[in-house]
Amino acid sequence: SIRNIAGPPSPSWIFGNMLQLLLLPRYGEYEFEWSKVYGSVYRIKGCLGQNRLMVSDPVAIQYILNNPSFHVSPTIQAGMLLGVGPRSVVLRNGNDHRRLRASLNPAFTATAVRQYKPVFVKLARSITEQLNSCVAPSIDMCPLLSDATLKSISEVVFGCPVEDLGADFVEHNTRIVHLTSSQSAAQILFDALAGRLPQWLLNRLTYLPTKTFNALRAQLHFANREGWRLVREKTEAANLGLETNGDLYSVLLNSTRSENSSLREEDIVGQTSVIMIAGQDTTANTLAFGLIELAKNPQLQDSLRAEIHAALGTDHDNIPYDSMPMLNAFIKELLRMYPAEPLTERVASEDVVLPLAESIATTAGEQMNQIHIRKGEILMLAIASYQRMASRWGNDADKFRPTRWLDGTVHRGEAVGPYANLLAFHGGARTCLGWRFAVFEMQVFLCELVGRFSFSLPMDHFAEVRIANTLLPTDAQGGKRALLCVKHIL
Ligand code: HEM
Repeated sequence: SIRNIAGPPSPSWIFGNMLQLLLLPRYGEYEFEWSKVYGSVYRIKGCLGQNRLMVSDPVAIQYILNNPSFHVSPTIQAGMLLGVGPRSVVLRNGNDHRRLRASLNPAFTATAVRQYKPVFVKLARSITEQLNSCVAPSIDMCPLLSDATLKSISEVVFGCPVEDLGADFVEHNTRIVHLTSSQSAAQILFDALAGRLPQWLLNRLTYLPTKTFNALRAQLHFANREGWRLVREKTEAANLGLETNGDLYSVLLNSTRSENSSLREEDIVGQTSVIMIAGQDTTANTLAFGLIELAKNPQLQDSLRAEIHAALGTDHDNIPYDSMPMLNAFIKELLRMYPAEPLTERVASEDVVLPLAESIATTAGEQMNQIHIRKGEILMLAIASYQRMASRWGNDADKFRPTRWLDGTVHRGEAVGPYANLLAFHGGARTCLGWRFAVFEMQVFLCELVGRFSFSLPMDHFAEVRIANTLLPTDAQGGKRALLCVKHIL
């Protein structure tokens, strides 16, 4: 089994390969090399001598994501229980999860998402206003983007300006974003030790009054408080026959009134925290990486801007977002090179035979086209490595080159993931619910920002890609930052 599969040497018994994987200033420095040497399935060492399987093979990843025998790890479950609550979609399983997804889905279809356009446009323009009033030679785009994506969730999902959610809730949200952007060796070791405890004990541990646990607990408290307030106010408005503003919660509440609906008010309230966390910095950081890439490559920036100006030329209010080849190739390339969750882990809850697209060699030189996974073994889904496979994305897969989506370089095979064969939104039963929301929001924000401003790198430019729960753009000190010179052009 896993022990007989080849993999890189481990530099330490305590940390195994985990620091090389999770604590480098540049994400993937080792991982992307390992996948070239050992292929799409190889063994690494976790903390305290544990064996883990790194998997970027698309057939194996699909199998894992679709198979209920693989669970998220107990530490992640305990963290989610604390921060997003037991009623959130991420913690539901089996039929209950399917029922909730089916009820939430109508608010995330392509048609539903199109209706959120006025809010996306308004918020994109508010970034323009802030950039116009900025006199500094360079500006950190991260807070501006993060603020705008938070506001879009508040307006589109909850139907109210973010200020109405209460200063304490918004302040805590900022703290959570900050806390989840940090990573340390102690944290990696703590997760490994905690992962050996039974789930019930882990859940109890989260009652300890640490800074992180307190912040997560408070976040969930505020989310529940605000979620119930919104539901009460919307129900009262509906009873008075007042029109709602088409926000996602109103649409969902409306559907609870239909006779055969299985959606309940507590189901809706239970999504408040998860939607805020899942939809804010995932999208904001992807956009920040996009602006950095454009600043690095003026030619690419010019060609994207030319397409945007041509589209604006016809009708400012009806930009044909889906018919803009360069814009969409750019977004696909962003999600390919900077998947918000580049690495995730799953634990086998029973013995499973894992199928592979390509056979691998054992340390004894035997070829295997399937792997016997034992109950309790940990698999790391190497999403970012899959998205750099030369066989899928071309020999220059390590390079940011959006035109690969237009010139036939990208391999068009079986569908993996919901969008462009990418796994940035994962796939299977727990595919990102908000992927269409995110893609449309990015289309609108990019058209506004790249159409109106040119972006360049400051003289003392230093941008890296670090992992801390999600991928972050960072400065020389490892802080989350996307410092750019911004010039108004339109
Ligand atoms: C670029 C932006 C985004 C990326 C890359 C992204 C990625 C992901 C990924 C990888 C997952 C699966 C997590 C796991 O199972 O470990 C996920 C789940 C989820 N995402 Fe997103 N996401 C993005 C934006 C959004 C937005 C804007 C929303 C909502 C407005 C959203 C809502 C959700 C929800 C509710 C889930 C949980 C689904 C379930 O467990 O059934 N996401 N997302």
